[in-house]
Amino acid sequence: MNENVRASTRNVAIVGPYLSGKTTLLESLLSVTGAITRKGSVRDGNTVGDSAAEARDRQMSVEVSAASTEYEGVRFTFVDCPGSVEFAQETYNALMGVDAAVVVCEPANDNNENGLRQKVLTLAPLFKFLDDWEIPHLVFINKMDRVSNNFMDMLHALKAVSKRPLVPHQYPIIQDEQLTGFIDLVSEQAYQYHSGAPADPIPLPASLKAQEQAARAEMLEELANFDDHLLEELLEEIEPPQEEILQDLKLELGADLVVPVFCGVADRDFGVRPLLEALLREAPEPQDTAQRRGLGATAETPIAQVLKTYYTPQGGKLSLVRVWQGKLTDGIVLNGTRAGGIYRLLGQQQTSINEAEAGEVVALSRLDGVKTGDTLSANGQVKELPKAEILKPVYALAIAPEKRNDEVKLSAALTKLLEEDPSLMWEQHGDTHEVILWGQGEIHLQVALDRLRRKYNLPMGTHLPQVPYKETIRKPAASVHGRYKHQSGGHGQFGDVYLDIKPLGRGEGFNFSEKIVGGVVPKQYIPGVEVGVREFLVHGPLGFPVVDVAVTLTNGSYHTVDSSEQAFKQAARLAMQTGMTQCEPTLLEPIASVEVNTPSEFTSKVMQLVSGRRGQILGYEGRSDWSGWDKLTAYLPQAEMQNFIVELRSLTLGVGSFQWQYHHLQEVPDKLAERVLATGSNGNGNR
Ligand SMILES: Nc1nc2c(ncn2[C@@H]2O[C@H](COP(=O)(O)OP(=O)(O)OP(=O)(O)O)[C@@H](O)[C@H]2O)c(=O)[nH]1
Repeated sequence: MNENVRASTRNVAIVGPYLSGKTTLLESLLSVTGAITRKGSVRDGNTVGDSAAEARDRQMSVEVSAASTEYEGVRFTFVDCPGSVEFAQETYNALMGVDAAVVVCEPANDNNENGLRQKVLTLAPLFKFLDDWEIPHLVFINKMDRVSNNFMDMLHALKAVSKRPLVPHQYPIIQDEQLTGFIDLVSEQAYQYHSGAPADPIPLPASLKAQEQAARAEMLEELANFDDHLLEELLEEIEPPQEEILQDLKLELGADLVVPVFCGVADRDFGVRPLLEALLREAPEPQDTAQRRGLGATAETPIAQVLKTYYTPQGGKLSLVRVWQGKLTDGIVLNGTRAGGIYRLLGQQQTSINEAEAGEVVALSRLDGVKTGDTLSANGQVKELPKAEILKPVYALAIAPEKRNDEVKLSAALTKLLEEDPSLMWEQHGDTHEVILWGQGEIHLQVALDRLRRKYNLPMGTHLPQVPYKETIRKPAASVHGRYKHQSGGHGQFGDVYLDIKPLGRGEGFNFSEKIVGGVVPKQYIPGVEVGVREFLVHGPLGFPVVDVAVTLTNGSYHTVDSSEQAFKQAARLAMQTGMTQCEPTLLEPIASVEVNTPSEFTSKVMQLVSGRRGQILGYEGRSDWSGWDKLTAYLPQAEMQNFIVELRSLTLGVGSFQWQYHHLQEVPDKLAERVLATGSNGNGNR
């Protein structure tokens, strides 16, 4: 029975670049399968896919949204993914749990080489992910109502960003610049579209015969590359039977060897049924996906993986999971936590069910402590399933609750936000004490801030984070004197020290030593001297933590009654105060080592961007694992990183990305240091 249930399920992610029509396609799929009776629109904010308030406000998807429906007795669970690069983590997490993905894209407006290239480049990172993880996928070229026929041009252009060959499955029929139907290249049957009704078979238009044959030949040749029998038939000019072509499409799509391409107009339901048919007949079944992942199709131990975590506006927690193996039953305990309930989703609508079979994508409630990406099992001891790499944060804002008493609530709310979205991060900076929220871009953080306000009643103020400058010294100072003498009735206070202060090499930190001879500073007071020095160095003469300095206690004196560790601490601070100003204090800034990934055609522009931001380019090379892409390495001052991702994306059609990590401290150039010290700003938006 298990087998049957699994075989009658398909889990399909709807992915693609920003605004290509994914949510609209989902709405259409749900409408033609009868899951919804009235189609919503993105503009009216009433779609199933964009039901979260944050998505409606922006008319864009900001998180994945799952919706189950039925078609021809098969349960389809579609996962509508956001297209914006800033929410790519959502898409990647969801893709780990589906059987196939539909890549929705638009044809190019300019049907010239440049226009096509630009259009397909926006798909490159997504295709790379699908190719790397071998996730079977098909392409739906949407918005075919907008431009005249460039279906095959678009398909050919897409080959530049796909490792797998693209195979036309349909050929569009365009009359008077309007898409009116399509030809199925397997059956060579033409169809005419009708709004709100299935397409009708029509005779194949004679004017399209030649193009149709060329497209069909292209499909067959690509399929034959993986099927010797078909190849022989083609060589011997034998017409292959339709069943054989369909069988090849199924096998080769299922093994992620080819990418079939469809077209349509999602907001008029054109091309949506043929797409569903293909998903029904050609997309891999859940047990095949499980087997390819090395999971037992018939094994009983329940194993599931969390694809997405939601905290609902009512405060409940829902974990969207893919059941890989076994059966989830009501009240099941997974990783030590009892699930509150099992639900099928239709956007924000939940339908309670008693159990979920292997192969299904369902939501579980109240799995406290469980995060997106986690592997769940009854004993909590199975091997972690592979999960999408967590994107490193590239954009930061300092945040503070508008109401002071909310500080305690904030960390609990941030923890929940991070459970929902692992590409967010937060920290309380050790030097600046600011709470920094890190993420993938401006909109990503704005959405997180909206959630804090809406769901957790935590309105937040934001500002650009301070650059964690430090300071050091350029020159030594010898025998700087500090004497602390205080008489206030009773016991006095007396400490007296001489210190040598010396600059250390970059990165050497702080060093304290002593060369006291003859007990002029008794042993028990020396720790007090070190504490005094350290405390002083927290705020150097320029106002920043001091690093790369060596201090040696060389001499001093004491008083048998009035001396104490405390007095020596004060004496050391006084000596440091006098001494450090003689040492030419100088400002240091953090430098990050960055690795930028960009399509090669933008590499020179990216180099200009990096140099224009005081970056030091270390080199660049073509990526061995990504044809047409370069990896550029550089050192970049952290003070210049605030909007770096924004500019990088605007130079690279949104696809350039970078990773960074702190690398070293470096002296701020004198002129800039003057500006930072005088105005608290480097003139680049950062403080
Ligand atoms: N002309 C035309 N417009 C369409 C079609 N499909 C969608 N749109 C419009 O394209 C815009 C974006 O549609 P969405 O469905 O929100 O796109 P999306 O890919 O889900 O967007 P994100 O998830 O935010 O990336 C909306 O204004 C839709 O009405 C289509 O087939 N033809």
